[in-house]
Amino acid sequence: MGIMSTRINPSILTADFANLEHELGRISSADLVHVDVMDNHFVPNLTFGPTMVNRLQQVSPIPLDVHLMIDDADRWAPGYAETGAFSVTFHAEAASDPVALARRLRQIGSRAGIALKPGTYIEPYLELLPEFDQILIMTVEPGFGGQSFMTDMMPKLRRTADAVAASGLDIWLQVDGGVSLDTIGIAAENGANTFVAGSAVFNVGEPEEQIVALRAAAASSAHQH
Ligand SMILES: O=C(CO)[C@H](O)[C@H](O)COP(=O)(O)O
Repeated sequence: MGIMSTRINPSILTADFANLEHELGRISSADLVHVDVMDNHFVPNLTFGPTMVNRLQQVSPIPLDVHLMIDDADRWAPGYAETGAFSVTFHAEAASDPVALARRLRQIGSRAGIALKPGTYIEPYLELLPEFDQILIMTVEPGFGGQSFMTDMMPKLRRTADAVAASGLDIWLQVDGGVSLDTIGIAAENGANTFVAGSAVFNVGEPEEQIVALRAAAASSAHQH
C-alpha cells in the first residue's frame, strides 16, 4: 500500500512478544511498525536490542520506525540504523550531540528522528529543524503502554507544527502514548500526522480494523484545519 500522508504506526510494545512475526502480519496495512527499544536506564522498562530489531527488519512486511528509549544514544543509535530501519528516533535528553547523531543516521540511510519527553521544551530544537526527518512529541512519560494521553502536550505539538510549516520542510510530526479513537482527533487538529498506537491497535478487536478506524479519525480531524 505504501506510506500515506496520515501515518498509523502500531507499537509492538503491546503485541505478543512470543509471536512477533505473527503479530507483524496482523498490522500489514499500517504504514510503519513502531519498535520500542528500552534499556531499563533511560526508562524503567526493558524490551530488546539490535539483534531483535535486525530480525524484525527481516520478517516485517512494513518498514520499521525504531524509537530508542535508551541512554547514550550517540553511541548506540547508529547500530539500529545499520539494521536497515526506515527511521531511527532517539531522545533529545539522551544525546550529547543531536545534530551529529542525526547526520550519522542519515548517512547510514535511515530517517533521523528526535523525541521529546513531556517535560522537555521543543524550542531549542526548532532552529535545528533541517537536521531531522521526524519529531516525536511524547504524549505520555515514556516507558509503558496503556497510559492516558496527555492533552496538555497539545500546545507544544502546535508550536512544533507551526514551526515545521513555516520551515517548508517535510518533517513528520509524531505523537506516541495514549493515542486512541478518542484522542487521535485532537492530536491531528494540533498538527500531528504520524500516530503511534499500541493498546488501541492490539487490545481492541482486530488490529487491521483499528488501523482503518484510526486513520479515518485522524484524517477527518486534520482536514478540519
Ligand atoms: O513509547 C511507548 C511507551 O513509552 C509506546 O509506544 C506507547 O506507550 C504505546 O502504547 P499505548 O498506545 O498503549 O499508549
